[in-house]
Amino acid sequence: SNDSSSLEVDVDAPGTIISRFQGYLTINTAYPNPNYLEAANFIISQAKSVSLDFQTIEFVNGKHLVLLKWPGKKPYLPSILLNSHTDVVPVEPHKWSHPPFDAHLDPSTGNIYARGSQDMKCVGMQYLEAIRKLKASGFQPIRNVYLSFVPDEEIGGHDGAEKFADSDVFSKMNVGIVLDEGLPSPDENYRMFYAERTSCSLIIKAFGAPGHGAKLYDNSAMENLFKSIESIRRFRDSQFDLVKAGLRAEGEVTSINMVFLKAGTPSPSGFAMNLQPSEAQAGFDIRIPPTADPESLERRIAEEWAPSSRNMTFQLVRSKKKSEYPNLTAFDSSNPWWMLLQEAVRSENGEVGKPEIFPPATDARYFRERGLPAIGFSPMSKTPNLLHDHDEFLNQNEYMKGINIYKSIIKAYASFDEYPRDDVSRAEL
Ligand SMILES: CSCC[C@H](NC=O)C(=O)O
Ligand SMILES: [Zn+2]
Ligand SMILES: [Zn+2]
Repeated sequence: SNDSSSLEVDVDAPGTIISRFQGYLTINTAYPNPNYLEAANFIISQAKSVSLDFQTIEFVNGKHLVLLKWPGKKPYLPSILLNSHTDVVPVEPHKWSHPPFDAHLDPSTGNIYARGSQDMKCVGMQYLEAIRKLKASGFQPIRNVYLSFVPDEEIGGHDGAEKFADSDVFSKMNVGIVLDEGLPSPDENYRMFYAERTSCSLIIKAFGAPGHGAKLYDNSAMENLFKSIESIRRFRDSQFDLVKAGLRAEGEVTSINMVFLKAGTPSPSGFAMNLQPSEAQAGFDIRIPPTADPESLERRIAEEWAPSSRNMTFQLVRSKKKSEYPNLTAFDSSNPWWMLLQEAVRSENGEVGKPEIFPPATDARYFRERGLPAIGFSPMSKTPNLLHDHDEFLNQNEYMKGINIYKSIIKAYASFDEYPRDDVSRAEL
């Protein structure tokens, strides 16, 4: 090849597509100091190369939200919002096989190792790559297609998607359907989520008489706390057993996991070893399915897990519902978006799993709270779930397949020329 052609980069070559994904993955957007500015600049450079309109919004200083737009031919129709978060959870780099922000591609397997490779920089880039391909094919959307790259999801989304969903910018977008993140599946299926569990945090504290480390006595803080922990573990087992027996899906049971334990009397060498402390506490992450009754959990805590009769107190923090809209998105023929997504996956020879409740939380709840349908979907089949784990990876072939799936989804959504019933009933409310 001559000099001029060797200088040109083929933007559509698979290697180039993977390099762009790696480019996004190498930006360290982990807490405590996510580099949002660099992420925003990267996304804007992508938007420019795909010729999408772009704007950056800082609802909170330093927390950049990038909004892209692909204008449709009938802009009065409700728009499509493709959401993804740019932040990722922290890493323990020395416990990874490859540095978590190097986006190392293992040549023998095709796996790309990076924090965010599954959660969820893959999705953000796949939306863009799908649009790049659709544009190259000459496709023009009927509806406006928006892409939001939001900060803050991993710490609750209050300074990201929550403020965005409450903003005038958002109202003016007239969004009709939101796509947000899902989970990988180790088997052939692609998973689709119509709701998510409510998250709570629980701290229980136990008090009791202090005493000599050598003395056996009842009602110490440690003993009081351990009775609770045993009871909590029995409940945890009962829920987990339902999942293990295949009677319930992951998102259909209440999960409770201990996340910290705190007690002991400090001494110069660590902790005083011959002293039973007068206070002990434990913290738990709790997730409740949308169908469960939160009041009954609260009663259980007051009666069994932190009874005042055992000298215990508790603090339960649960986010309040902000509206009367159901936090469930319809997953039958009443929701054309669900059907279209399913068909699009199948048209790419993908198998679709049962509709599911997302076990953790996502930004989708802020959109559902506004009465909008939101579907959780990340196109990853034959992939172990490594969200928030060491050695998070995505296979390059799976990534490329996901781009084609989004190409089908976006094409179907952006060609859908009806005013779905959902939109009409919302307009009447
Ligand atoms: C409940 S706000 C925190 C959101 C977080 N989302 C992803 O992991 C989660 O813990 O589920
Ligand atoms: Zn996520
Ligand atoms: Zn996450």
